[in-house]
Amino acid sequence: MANAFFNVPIPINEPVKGYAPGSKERLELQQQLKSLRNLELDIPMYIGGKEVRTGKLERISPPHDHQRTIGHFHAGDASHVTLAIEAALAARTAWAELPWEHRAAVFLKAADLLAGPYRARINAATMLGQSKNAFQAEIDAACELIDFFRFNVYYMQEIYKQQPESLPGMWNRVEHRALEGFVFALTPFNFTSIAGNLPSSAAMMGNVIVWKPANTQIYSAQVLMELFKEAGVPDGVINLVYVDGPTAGDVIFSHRDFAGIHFTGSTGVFQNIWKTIGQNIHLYKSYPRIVGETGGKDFILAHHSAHPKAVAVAMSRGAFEYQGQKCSAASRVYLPSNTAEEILGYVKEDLASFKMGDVEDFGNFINAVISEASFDKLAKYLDDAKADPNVEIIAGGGHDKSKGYFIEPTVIVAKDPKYVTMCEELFGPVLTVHVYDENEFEETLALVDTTSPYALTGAVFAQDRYAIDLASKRLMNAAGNFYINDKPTGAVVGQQPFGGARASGTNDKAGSQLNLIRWVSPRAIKETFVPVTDYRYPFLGSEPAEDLNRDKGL
Ligand SMILES: NC(=O)c1ccc[n+]([C@@H]2O[C@H](COP(=O)([O-])OP(=O)(O)OC[C@H]3O[C@@H](n4cnc5c(N)ncnc54)[C@H](O)[C@@H]3O)[C@@H](O)[C@H]2O)c1
Ligand SMILES: N[C@@H](CCC=O)C(=O)O
Repeated sequence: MANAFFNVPIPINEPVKGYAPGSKERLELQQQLKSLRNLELDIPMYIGGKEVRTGKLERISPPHDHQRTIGHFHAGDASHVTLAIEAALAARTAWAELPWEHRAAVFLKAADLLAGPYRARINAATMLGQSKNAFQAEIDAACELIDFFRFNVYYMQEIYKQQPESLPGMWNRVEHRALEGFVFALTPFNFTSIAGNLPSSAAMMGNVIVWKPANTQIYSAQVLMELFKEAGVPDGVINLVYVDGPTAGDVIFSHRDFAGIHFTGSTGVFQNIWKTIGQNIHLYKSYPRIVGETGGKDFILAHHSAHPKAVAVAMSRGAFEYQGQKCSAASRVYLPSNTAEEILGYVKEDLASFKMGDVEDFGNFINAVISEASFDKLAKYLDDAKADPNVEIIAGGGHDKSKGYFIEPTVIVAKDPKYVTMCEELFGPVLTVHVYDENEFEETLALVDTTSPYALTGAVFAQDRYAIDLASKRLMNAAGNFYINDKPTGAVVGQQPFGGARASGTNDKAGSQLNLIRWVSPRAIKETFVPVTDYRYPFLGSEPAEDLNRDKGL
């Protein structure tokens, strides 16, 4: 066997393709969409490398065309969760003991496959299954996930490199063990990249995984699973099951080998999971790692010195891209009285130009919201707002689920800064605006800070540097991702590590060293070359002083 210290390639963010009319990437993507058009995929679970079909079929349809069937998945039950845990534990030793450069190579290969032969496929699946337009699919399912793979491999190497000091006569080392058990990856519908990153980041560090995606993301999850297999993730290392959340939770959170959860989703679900883990803490072999990124009520605050057009564009893109279904989406805005009318005028012009409809028409900026449940919830907020004399809907407000789950991009102006849609996460294309007295910037900072329990993303717009400084200080804890003169969405791996605090999560920053460090259990090793042979201190007369230096810490 030959030995060497390896350096992984320096990661560079994957360039975003433009999908302009006539471009190669657009033709490839259209081809994929066309070839999927007449298919009804039969989607199995993947346990221990085997495809598992239960015959209990659940229909998958595009949110923008709910009468059309694009596939069925085989639903599992508690027994499949147990099988997935067993398969993961059986794969654990070989995977954890594989030299790290092989794990790195597997995920670097996954990145290259995704950047090449899988790109059109994952984008098409994300467009159809989750109703994303081509550009939104590209930045998520292709580019962000490629970046997660490549940057995480680099961060893994950086973690392994960090070593302690050694005094003469000894060699101190730290090695990073995989967690002793299995990790549960519980993933949301809205980002294919997050669905791919939560199992793969923990797996990269040597862990074995039981992965349960949201039902509404299974169509693209299957493509990810095929990608993992082709990249060389061994059987049993990542196991994909389709069961309802509480059923999975019952089995997983009472298992002795449960070693950690990597979660992204809503705050309520995460808080219940944390409670259950707390109640069961005596059952586990080790204290489980709990990592969860959850909801947000993300803000834009404009100062009276802000550039009106820049604020307006941040609102139009930050609130409505992917129908406002980004955890980072702007959903409450505070505008100063001097420029509010001008800003809202630009926003109304933007919204009037948005086209809404099927993802296969590349002219549509807006598509459908994810499900009927989400549609019904959003429609109720809009109908309540229409009936409320204290608020005004200045754009949108309509909804129609006859063909797809379409909610018009909507702007509500609320006099009361604590109006319900200023406070609660709606997760849809609804933006609420409060106009404040331009002379009350400081008071408004306090309002922004205290209106919601979340602290995920937020943006401040100002030309006045003192205002920027004041906002940065007063909103220190109001956002884990804080933007100055930019929209609060669109964090890029390696550039703006992503995650929020307060009710928005544990802020372990996906796509960073901070996150990967949660998936290892370090072992410190001290090796003494010539052990001391007498217990006595020097003042007792026999041990030479230099021997004791080695054991300064006793
Ligand atoms: N902070 C972030 O980085 C981030 C990123 C993306 C999404 N989100 C948040 O995710 C939410 C939207 O995603 P979603 O609708 O898929 O979230 P969700 O909480 O409904 O679902 C997330 C996952 O949990 C499962 N689940 C649901 N109920 C469960 C239960 N009772 N027990 C166990 N598992 C259960 C789901 O099936 C899914 O796999 C929003 O709140 C959004 O803000 C946060
Ligand atoms: N990281 C994404 C949001 C992920 C949550 O849905 C952004 O920064 O817009």
